[in-house]
Amino acid sequence: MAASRLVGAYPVIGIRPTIDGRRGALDVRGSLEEQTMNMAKAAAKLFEENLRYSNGEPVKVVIADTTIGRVGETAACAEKFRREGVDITVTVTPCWCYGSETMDMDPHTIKAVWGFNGTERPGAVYLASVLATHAQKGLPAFGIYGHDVCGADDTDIPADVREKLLRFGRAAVATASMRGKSYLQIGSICMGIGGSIIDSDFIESYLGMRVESVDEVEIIRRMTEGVYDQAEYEKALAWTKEYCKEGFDTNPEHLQKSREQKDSDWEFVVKMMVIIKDLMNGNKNLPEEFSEEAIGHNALAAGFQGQRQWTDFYPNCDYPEALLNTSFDWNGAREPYILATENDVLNGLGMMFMKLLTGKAQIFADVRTYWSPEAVKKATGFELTGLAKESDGFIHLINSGAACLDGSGAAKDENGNGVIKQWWEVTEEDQKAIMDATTWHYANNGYFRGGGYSSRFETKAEMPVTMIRLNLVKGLGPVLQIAEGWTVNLPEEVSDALWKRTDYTWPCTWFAPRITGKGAFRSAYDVMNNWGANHGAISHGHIGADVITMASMLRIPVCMHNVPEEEIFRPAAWNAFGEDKEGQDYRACATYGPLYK
Ligand SMILES: C[C@H](O)[C@@H](O)[C@@H](O)C(=O)CO
Ligand SMILES: [Mn+2]
Repeated sequence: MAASRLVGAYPVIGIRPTIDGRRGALDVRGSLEEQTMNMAKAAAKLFEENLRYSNGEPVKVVIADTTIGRVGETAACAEKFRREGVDITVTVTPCWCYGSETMDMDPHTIKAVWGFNGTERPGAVYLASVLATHAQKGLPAFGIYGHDVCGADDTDIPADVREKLLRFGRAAVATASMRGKSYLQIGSICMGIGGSIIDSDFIESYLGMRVESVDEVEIIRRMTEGVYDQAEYEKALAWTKEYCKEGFDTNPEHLQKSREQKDSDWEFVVKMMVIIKDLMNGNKNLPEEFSEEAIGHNALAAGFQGQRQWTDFYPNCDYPEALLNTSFDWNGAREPYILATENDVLNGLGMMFMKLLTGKAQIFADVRTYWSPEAVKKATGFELTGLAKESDGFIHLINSGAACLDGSGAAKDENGNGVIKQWWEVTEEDQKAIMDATTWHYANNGYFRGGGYSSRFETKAEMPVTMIRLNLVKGLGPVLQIAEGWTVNLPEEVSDALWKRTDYTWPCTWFAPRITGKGAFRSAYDVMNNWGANHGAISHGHIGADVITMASMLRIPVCMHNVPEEEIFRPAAWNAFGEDKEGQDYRACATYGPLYK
């Protein structure tokens, strides 16, 4: 697997097999040692086989050297976990244990407890007891209790327990992966977009990340002084000439650039991409004299200002944004970068959350236009059917640049369905199909006087997707919105007619949110009308429940979602804040506050 591009270890999961410490004639502990350690081994195997870091490597899991019956063993386990870089702990037990003596009291770990539902020994009673103690001590933990009683010798993990362990694991690894990494801002506030007004305190205290900032002149300096890997640049340019097919130029004839100027723009934007890569993650292949630049900014995500000043003068950043967000480039499949356009740091963070949860490339889009069935009929004569009809219309998602090319849905699963794959599953065939589904159009001179090339594709597959938005509200703090739904594959003539009414040379996705009939999900119109900003981050898959679990770990309340209530999994202490799932979330997040305050 690819090595990490970033400095800073990936989070390790520590399993804590916890046990009743009583010996004596009946040796309670002795009778439970094997079952307890087997639970730990089963949980470790589940994580190792199903969880991966964003770089594609299996998640590292360690188990305490012994079962944990008394506080001395608790301390020994904590010491081992400290040495191993454990950020996440899962305590497992089939029996009664002594909660405050055996619980994980490290204030910085993300915690879960699995109490085996077997009636021979009171594992569930310990679970309830230690979760109460976690709540009393302000160390909220996730509680996992299987629905059905299992036999004491059952070593299989029940399906509902498996689902919760994996949801917890994905969200905890995503949350802890951010610790110590950077968000790189290239340029500054973009066209007055609030999301591009970076809030370092939020990024530091909620995400545990650092903000790095670079003026865009650095890109020009590096181009001018040759601070880039010449061989890499030439390889990238050759690949680009072969696979990035130019499409129609919609600019008026008198504004269209010459072939020489267009070729010069290709060279410029390819150079921009290799330089932005280096800015984000460094590059040991840079010429010796550039040892400082070789270090990079250790950025897990970044944003580029683009509009306006840069794009009024230089070729735009659409090519670097599109390809860096994609699952591959001239070097083949590789971990997608997160590069937000318009320097919308809040949307970039949303993309980052979901890439860390899924290992998939992400789409950045304007939440541009709600199309009602009536408006579509009036504009095209077409009667909506299927998902678009069920959602009472659909939303046009379109923004130049930072939509991953995977968003066309040109990669196919084993059944021939269009998907966005985990990047390590993307084949050469997928890469070719995705590039064939994309054309590159000279930049709209109205918005991008400096030129450049915009990627263009239409999401032609009907795919499950999740759109989220991270918003900052003064006096409240961060909130998250989540809309699960599907991409809609409209008949070509219908899509064309609607697309032509706006930016016809940009990536285009038609989105039908799942409608619940309630609140902001009464119709697709209500989703748009309640959306908190101009942009959304879109991931393949219905991952809203994972986002909700991750948000609770980050202490970010969810203000809007259409995830079925039974899928909501948050720390057990949330139940103490009331029965209504939304209100308890707000109250709990306000009480616990940011992880790194
Ligand atoms: C029209 C502006 O130049 C575009 O940037 C606009 O479509 C946006 O994406 C604003 O978020
Ligand atoms: Mn936009």
